[in-house]
Amino acid sequence: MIRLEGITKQYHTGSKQVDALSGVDLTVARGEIFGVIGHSGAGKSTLLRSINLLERPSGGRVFVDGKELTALGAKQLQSERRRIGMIFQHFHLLSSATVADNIAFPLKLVKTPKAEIERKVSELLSLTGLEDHRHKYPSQLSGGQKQRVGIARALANDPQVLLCDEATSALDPQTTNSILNLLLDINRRFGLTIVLITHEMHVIRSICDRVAVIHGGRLVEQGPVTEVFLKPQHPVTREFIEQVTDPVELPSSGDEAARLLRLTFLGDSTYEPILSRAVQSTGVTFSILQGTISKLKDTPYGQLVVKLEGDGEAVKQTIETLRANGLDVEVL
Ligand SMILES: Nc1ncnc2c1ncn2[C@@H]1O[C@H](COP(=O)(O)OP(=O)(O)OP(=O)(O)O)[C@@H](O)[C@H]1O
Repeated sequence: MIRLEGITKQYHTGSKQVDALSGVDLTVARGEIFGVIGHSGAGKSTLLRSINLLERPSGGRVFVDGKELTALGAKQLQSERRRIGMIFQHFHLLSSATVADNIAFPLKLVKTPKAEIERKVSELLSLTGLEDHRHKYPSQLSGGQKQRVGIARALANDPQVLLCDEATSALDPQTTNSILNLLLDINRRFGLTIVLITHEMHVIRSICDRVAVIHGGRLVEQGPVTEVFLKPQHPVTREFIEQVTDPVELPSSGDEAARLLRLTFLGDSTYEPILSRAVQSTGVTFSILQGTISKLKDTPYGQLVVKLEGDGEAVKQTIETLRANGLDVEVL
């Protein structure tokens, strides 16, 4: 659905050049929720805004739904952009217009007939749970309600893609979750492709299918959230994951460390007594040093750090049994 090829972006301020993006290649499949996570200044906004050419890349090509946007003239680009909705951290609503008029705005721009605007606005108010706020002004709304207006407005022209620029960063945790659930609901109902940028791992873990980690204008890691979250490769990815997990204090003795394991359960195996069955057959004992059971979007997962005690052969056999039962076993 979206393909970025070799995207670069340089900004020039005075005699200084900033390489905001360097050789970014990215593919987002139709209907998926793709997250880009990175620290402040990493290049997230520049990357997101490159997709609809709000920020024109210095080099590289952008394709959306098979069309190369970077090759289009101004008029064609304007029409293709209507198929790409966008929402913002600070909402960008028209303060002098009511909720209904804010949502109607993009429809009026393309001269939609009045009756059709009425119908569409009512549908979007209902979809975003704003029916009771139709005649209010943005100043009379909470942050979460303002973002709902932003989402309704972004959907007015039935886009195929929704770009979310730190859409929940100005919201409290509970409101963040309600907005994330709304995005997930829209994605599922309409098959809308969503690309979001964030600095919060919680956002990625809650709704994204795949994730890319951006650092210094480069994508340093990308893949399915389950893979990147459970097996992070890059130090920056690990930092982000520590936002939502506790780092483990490992005992330092070399002898003990040889029997420390990190076990990862994914999907149905999360709820099965695989560890206790494995030690029953080998006579090895175990103590749990750390444990988590949670969900990555809809996929349950568990991670345990355990210390195994027993003779070398029995420990080895236990590890083999755990692996044979589908667990990922990392010897720490
Ligand atoms: N218009 C501009 N002129 C000059 N430099 C810019 C401009 N916009 C962004 N930059 C620089 O490009 C780099 C990437 O900025 P960008 O806004 O994409 O990062 P970000 O990851 O979105 O950061 P944040 O989370 O703080 O918004 C930064 O070094 C930033 O200072």
